[in-house]
Amino acid sequence: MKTTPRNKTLSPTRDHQVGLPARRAAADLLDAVLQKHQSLDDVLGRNRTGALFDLPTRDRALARAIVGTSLRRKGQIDRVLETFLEKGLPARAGTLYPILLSGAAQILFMNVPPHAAIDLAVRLAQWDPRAKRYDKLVNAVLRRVSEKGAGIAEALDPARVNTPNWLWQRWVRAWGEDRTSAIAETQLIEPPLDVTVKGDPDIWAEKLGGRVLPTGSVRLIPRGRIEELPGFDEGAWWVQDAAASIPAQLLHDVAGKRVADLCAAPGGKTAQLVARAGAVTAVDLSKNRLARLEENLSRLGLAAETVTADATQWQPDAPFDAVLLDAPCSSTGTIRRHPDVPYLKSDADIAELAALQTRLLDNAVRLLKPGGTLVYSTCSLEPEEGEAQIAALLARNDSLRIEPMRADEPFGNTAWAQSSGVLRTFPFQLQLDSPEWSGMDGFFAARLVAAG
Ligand SMILES: C[S@@+](CC[C@H](N)C(=O)[O-])C[C@H]1O[C@@H](n2cnc3c(N)ncnc32)[C@H](O)[C@@H]1O
Repeated sequence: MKTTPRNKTLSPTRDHQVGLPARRAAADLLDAVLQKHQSLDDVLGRNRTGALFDLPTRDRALARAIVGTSLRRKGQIDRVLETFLEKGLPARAGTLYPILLSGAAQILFMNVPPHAAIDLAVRLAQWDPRAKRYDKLVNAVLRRVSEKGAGIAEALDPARVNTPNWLWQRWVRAWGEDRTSAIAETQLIEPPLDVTVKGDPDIWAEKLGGRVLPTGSVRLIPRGRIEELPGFDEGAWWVQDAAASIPAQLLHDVAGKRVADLCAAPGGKTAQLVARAGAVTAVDLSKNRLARLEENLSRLGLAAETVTADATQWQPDAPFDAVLLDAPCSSTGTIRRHPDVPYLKSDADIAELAALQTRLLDNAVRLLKPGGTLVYSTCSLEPEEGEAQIAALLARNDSLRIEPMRADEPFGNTAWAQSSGVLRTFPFQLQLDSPEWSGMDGFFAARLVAAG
């Protein structure tokens, strides 16, 4: 029988087949994060030619949306699944859990018709040799999710249950219950895209359909692939959260100065410093990440000296006028953008990272000329990686002093500047007129000056 385009698009079988690769990619990515403890960035970076990258743009966007929703709503979904999995999750069942999690995410939070989500989840189970004996379980559990799951999910406090206990307890200790709830609420929402522009932000805001933020960044809600937006190929801008653009701006007058950018890759802050005519040496431990920095700078038409070295020990021939140390950290300030972080990091990682940051800071201080300026930053909400690092550095080093934020530096947002002179941002700040346009990464930054 001849099918018309109209009944073609209505055919459930065809729609299900069309949706299968996106669902498979989503389940594989969730398996990588939750069962193999790999970061999404690592998996996606490594598999540039793999499952997700071979998908058409529409399917790739769908796979990303399913992964994002599954991780952002994991606490609620787990409670729903637990209610219907009478004997718990079977062990050694391959991708069974990612299939159930992503299937329930689509039914409960993405308005996917339940019959489509269930049918595709059953097919995914049948495709995985270790999950296939549970295909009937997938069908039964997801049916119950579609019948009764919404009521269970809605009765829970989403900010609380979708934040793992270890993070919730840390943030309540550091910032109190109200701010913790506000942080957790912003993490439920897909953030907008912020870019830093080489030229005039107003011009690019117009071309990109975005808005200029107080930090000078342009904020937009992208449709389609970032690489296809105007200005990408010509290197007019680069992706950088508004908060992440602040630390490099705290180094004034870099034109013609020798600046060391420690822990520099993939180079967002290097690009800012070079664009302001600094003579920048970008140092990173990872050769691969430094190669990405070079690629990024080359797209932007910018150049810096690059050095592959361990910045806890690196000793250049001559000292620097300014040093930026954007240290490796737990990244708990970036969970809006990286919803895998809560499931990859732990208290033990934070202690280990804090010890590394201390060694990096000590070496960074050794690289400064007398009178030179050091900016230290992390995209973490943990005081051990921010406020406490700087307090301890000052206590063991009496030749350094904090140079406090100037009145214009928190960009009119006085709440960002702390009384001690350092800068602290939270994900619930930078509110525009709707949640989709609001928020910023949680960042810490301090500027210190060496005795002259
Ligand atoms: C937070 S990222 C830096 C982001 C970068 N500053 C930017 O703005 O694009 C941290 C970087 O530190 C690097 N790193 C980790 N340990 C290091 C070490 N001991 N010495 C130098 N770089 C290190 C990592 O390879 C990673 O690229």
